[in-house]
Amino acid sequence: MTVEAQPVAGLPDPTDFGFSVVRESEIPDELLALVARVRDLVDTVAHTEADPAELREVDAALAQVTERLAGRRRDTGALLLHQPAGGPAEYGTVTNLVAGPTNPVAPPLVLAHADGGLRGEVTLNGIYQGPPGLVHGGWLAALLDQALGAAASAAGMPGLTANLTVDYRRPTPLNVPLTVTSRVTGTERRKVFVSAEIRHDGEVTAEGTAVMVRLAIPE
Ligand SMILES: CCCCCCCC/C=C\CCCCCCCC(=O)SCCNC(=O)CCNC(=O)[C@H](O)C(C)(C)COP(=O)(O)OP(=O)(O)OC[C@H]1O[C@@H](n2cnc3c(N)ncnc32)[C@H](O)[C@@H]1OP(=O)(O)O
Repeated sequence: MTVEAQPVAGLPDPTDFGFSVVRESEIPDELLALVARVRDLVDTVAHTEADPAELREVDAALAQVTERLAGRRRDTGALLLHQPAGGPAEYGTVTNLVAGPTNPVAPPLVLAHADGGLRGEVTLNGIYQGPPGLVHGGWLAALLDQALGAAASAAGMPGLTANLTVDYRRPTPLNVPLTVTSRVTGTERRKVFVSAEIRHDGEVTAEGTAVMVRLAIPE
């Protein structure tokens, strides 16, 4: 592979392109607490064996809560701005399925700069199940895709996944801490080559590589 070093140019201001931008610090603690509560709720509902009468009552109570919150709704495409000290601005979406802080379905995967790439820990409960007791392979691909895209983004080269290859090396258990790592391995014109791993107890359970194609930013 030819590796052409790409100068890390600053990104333009996304608000100039019509995106709304939310700084991480602008998300109220109360919303983060509610999101954590709903995560518990999703797991509880997925596994409940409560009686039908009780289920009807809970369903009615939740319908009221949903209606109460529905009045003020954030833009689905709102961007989340993370500004690491001394590094380029990093953008994701506020409701990103894997990492979005306001998305109760997101585990969420939180990645930080480490060893020339990114690293994070995540525990997946029963709602991410595929085979009994094991994480769904599609979710492992989603975790890897996110870590791969974030590695390119953290290096100042955000883009879209053009190609993703996943190898499942060992079954990945639910309800245990998993370590996710990723890094940029090369660049060629707009292509950014990235690799990532998921580990349990130090052993790789799944790994992936991707070609991310950098956003074509108008001059
Ligand atoms: C104003 C600032 C705003 C900042 C906003 C930041 C946003 C946040 C970003 C990042 C957060 C990190 C978290 C994200 C993580 C999740 C990522 C996802 O889930 S992405 C969703 C799934 N992926 C798609 O939906 C793509 C669909 N595909 C496309 O849109 C196009 O095919 C695209 C953009 C990938 C390429 O299209 P073309 O027209 O722009 O470019 P062409 O000329 O076709 O390709 C450019 C180069 O890439 C190669 N290429 C294209 N497709 C390839 C493929 N499948 N495999 C290998 N190479 C490929 C080509 O051969 C070419 O290479 P040669 O320079 O000629 O050598």
